[in-house]
Amino acid sequence: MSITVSISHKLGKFDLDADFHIPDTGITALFGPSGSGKTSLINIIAGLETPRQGHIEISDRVVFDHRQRINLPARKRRVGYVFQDARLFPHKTVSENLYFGARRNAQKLPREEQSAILEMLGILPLMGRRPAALSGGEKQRVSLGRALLSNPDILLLDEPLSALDHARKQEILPYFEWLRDHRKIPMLYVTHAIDEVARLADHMVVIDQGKTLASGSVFEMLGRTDLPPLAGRFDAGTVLSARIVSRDPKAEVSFLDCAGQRLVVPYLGRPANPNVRLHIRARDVMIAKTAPTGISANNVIPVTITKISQENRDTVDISLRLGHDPDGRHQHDTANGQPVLHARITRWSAHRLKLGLGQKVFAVIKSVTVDGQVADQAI
Ligand SMILES: Nc1ncnc2c1ncn2[C@@H]1O[C@H](COP(=O)(O)OP(=O)(O)OP(=O)(O)O)[C@@H](O)[C@H]1O
Repeated sequence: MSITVSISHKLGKFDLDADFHIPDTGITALFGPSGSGKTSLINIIAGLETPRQGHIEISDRVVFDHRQRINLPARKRRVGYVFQDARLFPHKTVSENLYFGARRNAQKLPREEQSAILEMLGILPLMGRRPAALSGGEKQRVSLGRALLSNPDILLLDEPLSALDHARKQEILPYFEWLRDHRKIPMLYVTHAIDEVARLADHMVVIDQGKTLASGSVFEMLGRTDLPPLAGRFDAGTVLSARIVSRDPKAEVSFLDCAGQRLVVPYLGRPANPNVRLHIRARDVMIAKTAPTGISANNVIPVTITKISQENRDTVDISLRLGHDPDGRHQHDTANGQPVLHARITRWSAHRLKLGLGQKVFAVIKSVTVDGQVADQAI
């Protein structure tokens, strides 16, 4: 069960050519700048728009193939769609909105699963209200509930948080995390917000000017500052998995383990899940040839340089594998599955420090975002 998309289409003067494959679980971010073709692409997957040619498979079912003249209508594709604006029927109650799609669906979700979803989304107290009496965040929760109750094979989410303010976004994000971690449904999540990608996504498809440029794990893709939509972005960098190992409430810090390296971040309380995600922006990583002392940054990590690439005239991107290679050998960026940190420094600094492949240096991390909370080093 997975999703394969290989299509080409023309919208006025805009050419769309997409070719990618997404796994059957977890969240795949469809990431690209405004006007790159993200909405058109998910409309095509949903069956709301017909491409000129190509092939689309959802969970091993061919839903579109121009050669075989297959083009299933939207209602038969088993796709749940959450739009930027919730698009609820204004004259229907929350309950009627929720069951509108579910009622028509032959493959109904078992009743206990329906209840679990409504409970998880906190919708039960809202059932009798009409959309006009809901907040933006509540509307999006109902929209998400409606999509899930239709028992889809895939959930398509078109910038579901873009119409919400920061507080409402924080209210909704945990629901997506719950879906990602507890329900085995693949999600294609359209966004141009790197922080949402870093927090939620397992995989990433990068699109620019109507072309899908690359796809892969979010850990690998966010480090690809060579891809135009990510290049030059100050927030491009690294996503790492870490585990909270201890906390010191008096000093108001938490200690994390990341691939054997210890990281210190501001106090994280006692989350239900000790596994967290870190997003470290390339611009927030400095490089030192010897371990610096007497500095405010708490996180100084031994790393080995695995790649140096010129980003533009003034800056270079440096890939750093966590830890010092015992034998000093330099390996390439894939780093045998070992986490890689990315630093963006000036070309002058790289030249001055005489940085080279395989060198053992120290990464000084100025700021870490832990699952959406900025854990600045100024603590
Ligand atoms: N029906 C149409 N006719 C002609 N051009 C279209 C049509 N629909 C979309 N386009 C063009 O296709 C391009 C891609 O639009 P699309 O809405 O898919 O981009 P997007 O990545 O979702 O953008 P945003 O992030 O701003 O929502 C744009 O240049 C848009 O103007």
